[in-house]
Amino acid sequence: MPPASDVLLSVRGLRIAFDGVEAVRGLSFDVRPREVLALVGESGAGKSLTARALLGMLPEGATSSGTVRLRGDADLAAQRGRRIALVPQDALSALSPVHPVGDQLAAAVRSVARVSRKEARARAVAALDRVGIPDAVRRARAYPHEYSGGMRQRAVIAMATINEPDVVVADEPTTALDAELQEQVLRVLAAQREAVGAALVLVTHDLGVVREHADRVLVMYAGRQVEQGPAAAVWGRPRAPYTAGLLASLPPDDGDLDGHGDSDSDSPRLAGRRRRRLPSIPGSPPAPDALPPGCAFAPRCPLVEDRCRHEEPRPSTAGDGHEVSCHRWDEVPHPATELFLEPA
Ligand SMILES: Nc1ncnc2c1ncn2[C@@H]1O[C@H](COP(=O)(O)OP(=O)(O)OP(=O)(O)O)[C@@H](O)[C@H]1O
Repeated sequence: MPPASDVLLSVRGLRIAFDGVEAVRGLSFDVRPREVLALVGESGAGKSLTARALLGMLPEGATSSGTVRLRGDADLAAQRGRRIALVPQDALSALSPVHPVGDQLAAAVRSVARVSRKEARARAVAALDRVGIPDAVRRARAYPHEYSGGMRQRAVIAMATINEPDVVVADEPTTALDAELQEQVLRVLAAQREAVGAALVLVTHDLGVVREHADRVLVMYAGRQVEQGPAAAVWGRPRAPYTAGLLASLPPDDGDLDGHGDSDSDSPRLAGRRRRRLPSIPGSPPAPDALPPGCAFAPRCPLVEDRCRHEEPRPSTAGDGHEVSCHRWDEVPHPATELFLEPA
């Protein structure tokens, strides 16, 4: 673990349950100043719940235990919008339909700073301008429904960053947009984060996005950490079969992450790989109320052995800041994606 002074956000033993059924099962991680941490994993892994727990915004009916502290302070709700802010999947849910966008940004400014209405309004227009909204003065007077999807998401990024928080949490911030807009909006998010010096916790199932934007990666499966570490280490030499499976389902160019840094398309290794069908991981993740005993990934794992079916793996250290929860992590081949590729 890093020295406490280097940690901005600290999560320890986080558990989240509905009606006694745990969807997040003991998660611990840190976020350091200015770093981008990606939470990845298939649908249902518990990524969104974890993201919401960081903001003290769990859904109704959820019970939680463990600790989440921002600069040592556990009162997350009091820090929301000020030191930690959310960019949600669906921009409409973050914006009120009955107020002009500029007014909403100005209200966000005035909720934390004692400034005049005029000054707050000027900051709102400047924030809209910074995220690339054309004719920001006029657009500030428009309502969310008068914005396109991409513009709304930019406005939400402006809203999340306007008070220069320490941490921005973005939960699949571009899934509602088409591919070209996704790229643009991610660039805006990255630039704004950089500009205000915030750390970013990015929930995504898009591993291409992770490669482009993340410093560290936390891979989740069935509410648990499978692997966590510097992005270059986790992608360059994944130690958990599940991480390898996620990487194996990327298109070949992206899939080269788990190789030897060789992007030469004439290399026999890549040429061979292109001839093979790119698989996804067979089967699907278990529901929280139907977890198998032992390692939750065991029923889908190509390296499964008897012990995996009855004993949950504990985290092991695979390198500097690189943790993996797998009984057989030191037997995972390199490149690990071979575990999931069909023979040529
Ligand atoms: N409001 C809720 N009520 C009951 N169960 C819930 C609720 N929200 C989440 N869950 C349970 O928690 C699990 C994890 O949900 P979560 O939204 O965190 O997954 P995720 O990894 O973000 O997946 P996705 O990529 O589909 O959003 C769900 O599969 C579901 O079983």
